[in-house]
Amino acid sequence: MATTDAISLSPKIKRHKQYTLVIPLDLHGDRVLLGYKLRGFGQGKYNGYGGKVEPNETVIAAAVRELHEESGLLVEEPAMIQRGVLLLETVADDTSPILEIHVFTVETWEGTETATDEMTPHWFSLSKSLTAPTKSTPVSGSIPPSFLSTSSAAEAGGVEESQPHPGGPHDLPVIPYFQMWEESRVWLPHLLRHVSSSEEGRGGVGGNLISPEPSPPAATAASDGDRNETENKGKKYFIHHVQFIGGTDMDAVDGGEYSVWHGMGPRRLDWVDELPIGEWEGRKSFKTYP
Ligand SMILES: Nc1nc2c([nH]c(=O)n2[C@H]2C[C@H](O)[C@@H](COP(=O)(O)OP(=O)(O)OP(=O)(O)O)O2)c(=O)[nH]1
Repeated sequence: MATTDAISLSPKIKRHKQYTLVIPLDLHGDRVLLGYKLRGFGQGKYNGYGGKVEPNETVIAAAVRELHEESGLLVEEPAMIQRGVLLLETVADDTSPILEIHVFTVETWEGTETATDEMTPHWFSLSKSLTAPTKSTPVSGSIPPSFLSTSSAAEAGGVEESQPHPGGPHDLPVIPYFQMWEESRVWLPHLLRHVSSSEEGRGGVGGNLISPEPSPPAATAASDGDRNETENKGKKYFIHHVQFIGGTDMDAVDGGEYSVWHGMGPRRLDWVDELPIGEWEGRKSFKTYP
């Protein structure tokens, strides 16, 4: 259920440009893998793994391909767990397409996360990253080299055998939300809470490593489009529609200052049973799964 109504869809038909974004989760180890982008668009930010969907490629095939190219992790298509869609729109520019970014998690894979010339892999604590960051949230300005995950995790067959951080998963840092794309601070904590609470119900997630679902601070909850989380229990997918009013301020990322929110305008986060088809503007919407 959406609770932010400030957003209204543009009456114009806009093209959608499709991307994928995959977040590997080691639930038993209470860990989330993100890549630090070394070059190109998004350089200097942490993000999941993904890229453009090529012509004549399905979204899931693209997700599998990009994850492998950028992280070395290999998954079969059925292991991709579809979680939701980001719709990122630059309202000031009628000609630029809406970015339609399909978000997946994976929980099993083959291979070991490796650094590529595009991304370096970093593990973060899942249970410590469930709360939306606020001004007072400590910022991980730089990630200590000890958290650089260059080897160690899974040899073919899984992550259980890995011992990448001798002090255990609780030594891992909080996700550095202020070094990510700004809208990630809204949807990613929601997604992690969603995964954690559903896994907890099944007795999973690191053998009770996940603490009870935290309430986001009031100021954040009131503005992130999803105040009423209990009403969304059981819904499978999220849709996060964001209208950027000034473009992304790439220069504001460093230091985690609040000014990094600059550019993000009205936004709305819905949890839904099914991803709708044709409800959003654009010719291609959500329907390129096999
Ligand atoms: N969370 C979030 N993710 C974004 C935003 N913009 C954006 O491109 N991404 C994601 C989508 C993709 O996963 C990734 C960008 O992919 P990319 O430009 O590297 O695509 P690619 O690998 O096909 O590109 P290339 O190497 O061929 O140049 O970043 C954003 O504003 N927020």
